[in-house]
Amino acid sequence: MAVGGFGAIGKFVAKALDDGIEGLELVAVSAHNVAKAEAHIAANFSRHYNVVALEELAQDADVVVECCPAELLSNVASPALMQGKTVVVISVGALLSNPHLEKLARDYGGRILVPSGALLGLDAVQSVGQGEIYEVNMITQKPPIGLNGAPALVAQGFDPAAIKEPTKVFDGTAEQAIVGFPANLNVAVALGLAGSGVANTHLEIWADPTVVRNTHTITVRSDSADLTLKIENIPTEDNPKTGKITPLSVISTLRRLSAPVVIGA
Ligand SMILES: NC(=O)C1=CN([C@@H]2O[C@H](COP(=O)(O)OP(=O)(O)OC[C@H]3O[C@@H](n4cnc5c(N)ncnc54)[C@H](O)[C@@H]3O)[C@@H](O)[C@H]2O)C=CC1
Ligand SMILES: O=C([O-])CC(=O)C(=O)O
Repeated sequence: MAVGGFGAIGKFVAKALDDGIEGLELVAVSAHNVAKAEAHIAANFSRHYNVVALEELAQDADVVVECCPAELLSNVASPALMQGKTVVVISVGALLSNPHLEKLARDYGGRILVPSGALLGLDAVQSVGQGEIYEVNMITQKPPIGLNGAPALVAQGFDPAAIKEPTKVFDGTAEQAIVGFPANLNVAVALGLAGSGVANTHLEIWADPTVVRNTHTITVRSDSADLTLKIENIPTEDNPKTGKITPLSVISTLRRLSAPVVIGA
């Protein structure tokens, strides 16, 4: 196992592997600030792990977990897939701008696994997608600070402190949203890929000073079941954009790799 990116998600996942997950052994991590990561490992982990470049993670690992900024997805995933390895992708939004990764997985026998991340119900969405889905709608409410830095809002001079009442900042498809909100709406892309496609997944984003949690409310209408799904994510201390459930979802995916009984999906 190797973990690429040592931020809110990567540090948590690496520590869980260090603490012990049956059948899995951490061999390396990757971090932007190598000295800081080495100091963190020395102070908090049970033993030393090599801190290597993103491109080198797959060398000694069968499974590579990507937890880095979206624009670095291919740096982690391409070498791993070309060695026929499994990549757990958390920057799922970046799969849209990196279609070559699915081709690499096919050509070299690698696999791309996308955890549920900060979302819920992808199992049921995939199930109803085996029949006919009529409509998928998602409403995201985030504390304004959780949208800070989104390119679509930076372009409009967005100031989170100036938002005093719930304000709709986006209305469109998941496919359109990930361009302007690459670090905020992975969940919408995951929903689209699980269901009727990112171009057919309608999304509203609200900067909402009345919420303290990243809240996603989803409705799906289909020929087998109608779904109403809601999740209220407590942000991580390290990164207000990222819900605490996200690294837990990665750990759940990793446990399922070798579990004798797999529930759901
Ligand atoms: N699928 C989902 O539901 C969710 C996905 N995400 C996505 O997961 C990804 C990671 O999120 P966080 O851990 O919260 O971000 P973060 O910003 O806390 O961590 C990313 C880490 O990657 C490191 N990094 C930057 N350049 C690097 C390089 N060249 N080599 C190695 N490491 C490098 C950064 O220093 C940072 O520590 C983001 O793309 C985020 O948008 C976040 C939340 C939910
Ligand atoms: O944590 C959340 O609620 C969702 C999130 O950041 C993302 O989709 O990237």
